[in-house]
Amino acid sequence: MKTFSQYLMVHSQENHIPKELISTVESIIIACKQISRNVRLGALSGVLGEAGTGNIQGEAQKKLDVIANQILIDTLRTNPNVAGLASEEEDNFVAANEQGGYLVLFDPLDGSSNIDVNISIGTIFSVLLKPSGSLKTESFLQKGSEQVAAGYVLYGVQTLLVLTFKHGVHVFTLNEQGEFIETKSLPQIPEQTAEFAINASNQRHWEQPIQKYINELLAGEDGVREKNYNMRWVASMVAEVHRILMRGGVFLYPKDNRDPSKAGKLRLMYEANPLGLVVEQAGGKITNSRENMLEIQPTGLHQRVAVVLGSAEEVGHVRELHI
Ligand SMILES: O=P(O)(O)OC[C@H]1O[C@](O)(COP(=O)(O)O)[C@@H](O)[C@@H]1O
Ligand SMILES: [Mg+2]
Ligand SMILES: [Mg+2]
Repeated sequence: MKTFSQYLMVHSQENHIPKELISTVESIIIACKQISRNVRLGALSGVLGEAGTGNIQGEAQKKLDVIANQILIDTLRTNPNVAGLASEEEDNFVAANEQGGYLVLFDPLDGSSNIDVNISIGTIFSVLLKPSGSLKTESFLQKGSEQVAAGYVLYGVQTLLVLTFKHGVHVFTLNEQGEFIETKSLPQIPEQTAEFAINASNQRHWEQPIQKYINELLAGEDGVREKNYNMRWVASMVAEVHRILMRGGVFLYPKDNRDPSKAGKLRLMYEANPLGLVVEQAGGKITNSRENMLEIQPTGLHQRVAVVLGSAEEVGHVRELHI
């Protein structure tokens, strides 16, 4: 089994990955290990509970949202390869080093509602090349297909790192010495599945195609799909994506009519694009119900989107229902 450093050495040589990009990803992982130490200790490190502040998305921040965000910013700003950062928890982008060639975008803590109840949470990250010229918001507004690396660290029963440099996906487990060890390479999401994930409490707000789709699944063997489906809902997207990466499934957070001004709940730049790249690199699909997620031209740092991802057959079927 390869250590993370051994993997980086071999993978970067085989796939001609620039050392500046490797160094950028290494800094993200250093920060995530520090977040992991805080997560593990929970109440003992005083990180549980509300921060008493709100973010630009209008959401109440947990202490750990704020702590994880600060750890990532402080760590990444010291890396000369990082030109700028964008975070779910920051109003605007954060400038780092003028000479840097990379931009890092992150959801420092995904699954905030699960922090205080000891259910899996994670950090999601995305790396883009910095376009030439001075750094501005538009520098970050690149399609998901432009990402040069993406992944997540899942603080779950085990702490896992899942990473792609667009040459497949690699999975690492944090050992007792605090080192990530490669435990799975090139996982493939099965094309077919009988497991779905959706927050059904929003059912009355969904649009008609999603109502139809979920009704089909719930009808099981007696309906048009002619098979029984099982359901899961963790309420941490990062954990749902990991389950799907390991055994298939479909995850939906569709647009709903609670607030017609919002295209969805989840964020394109910090959640949908990075997790979408992982899913696509493992043979799955991701859409906003109508378009390929990774081909959407972003219009804002905090843009929200509808998300349907996972096993190709189900994602394809949801798209067809929207035509
Ligand atoms: O509480 P709900 O509506 O089920 O929403 C759960 C979703 O919200 C999220 O927690 C949003 O992420 P944050 O915790 O980063 O705000 C997703 O991870 C998850 O899929
Ligand atoms: Mg999130
Ligand atoms: Mg978050």
